[in-house]
Amino acid sequence: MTPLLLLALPGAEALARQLAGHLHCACEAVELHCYPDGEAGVRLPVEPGGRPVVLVAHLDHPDGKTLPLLFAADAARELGAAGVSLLAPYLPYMRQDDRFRPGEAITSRTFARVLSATFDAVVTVDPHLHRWPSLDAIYTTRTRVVAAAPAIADWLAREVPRPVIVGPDAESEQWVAAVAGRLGAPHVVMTKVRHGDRDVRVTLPEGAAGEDRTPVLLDDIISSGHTVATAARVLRDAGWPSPLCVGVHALVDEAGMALLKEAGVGRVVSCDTVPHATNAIGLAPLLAEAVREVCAAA
Ligand SMILES: O=P(O)(O)OC[C@H]1O[C@H](OP(=O)(O)OP(=O)(O)O)[C@H](O)[C@@H]1O
Repeated sequence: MTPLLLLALPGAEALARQLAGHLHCACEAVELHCYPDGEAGVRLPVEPGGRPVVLVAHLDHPDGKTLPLLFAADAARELGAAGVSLLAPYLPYMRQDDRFRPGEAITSRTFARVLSATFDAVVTVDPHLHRWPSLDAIYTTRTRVVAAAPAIADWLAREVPRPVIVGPDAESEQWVAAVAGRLGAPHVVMTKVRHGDRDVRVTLPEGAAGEDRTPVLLDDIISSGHTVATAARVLRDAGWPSPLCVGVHALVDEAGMALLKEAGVGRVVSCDTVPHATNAIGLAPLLAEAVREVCAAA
């Protein structure tokens, strides 16, 4: 089988190097230039020469990163790549999956159409699937979802004695149940109603018990921090111990982190799908396995 060529977009060099170590393949960094008029210039430092190419990108704050990614993908294809795939551990634009107010764009569908037209395969970690049953509902290219639950459960098994896994809303049950199941720990799922970008109400189910364990608040995305902070306050008001918070994708800024601290969250850890000070759970081995299976054949 022809070895892969990994091409890292700016910011994803460290992840690409780790993957290259697991996959025993070449890894290079895409060169990006910003012209005086604000347009992006993209250069591949090597020609693919018939190798399957995997572009590796951290797609938090995606608007400025997406056009360079598309340019790099086209360049790779034009320069002889035997297939062009994308590894984006965090898949953005999954939350606007409906027209919540009249006239709104359903951005997850448009983003999916653009990536599907560009890449032969897309590999990602726990995409935010709420109203879409799976990525295949909107992505027409081949997709592979890597579950972070095994890595999160392994980390918790090492670091947290007697946990109770707590999800802040109904959608979190998929991750919470998977992690709790692997640990043989109990889990609780709260109810959330969102009233605005930074306004959520969370309630604990009647009779939920966990006061004698270490609560682990687990969610897929921590963005403004309001979901987890509100859930932490609800636990505190119910007399639970200070929770640890685990996010798969940490998008949260310093103000959001301060919010979590004020709400009594003891420690915040995340998977390394987005570079962040809280990264503690590495997914490179799981990602390498998925890339090996999906992208080599793309
Ligand atoms: O840190 P925050 O700014 O609170 O954002 C993070 C929350 O947003 C997402 O759910 P969302 O409320 O969008 O729910 P839905 O898409 O499942 O309705 C995600 O699953 C988190 O719970």
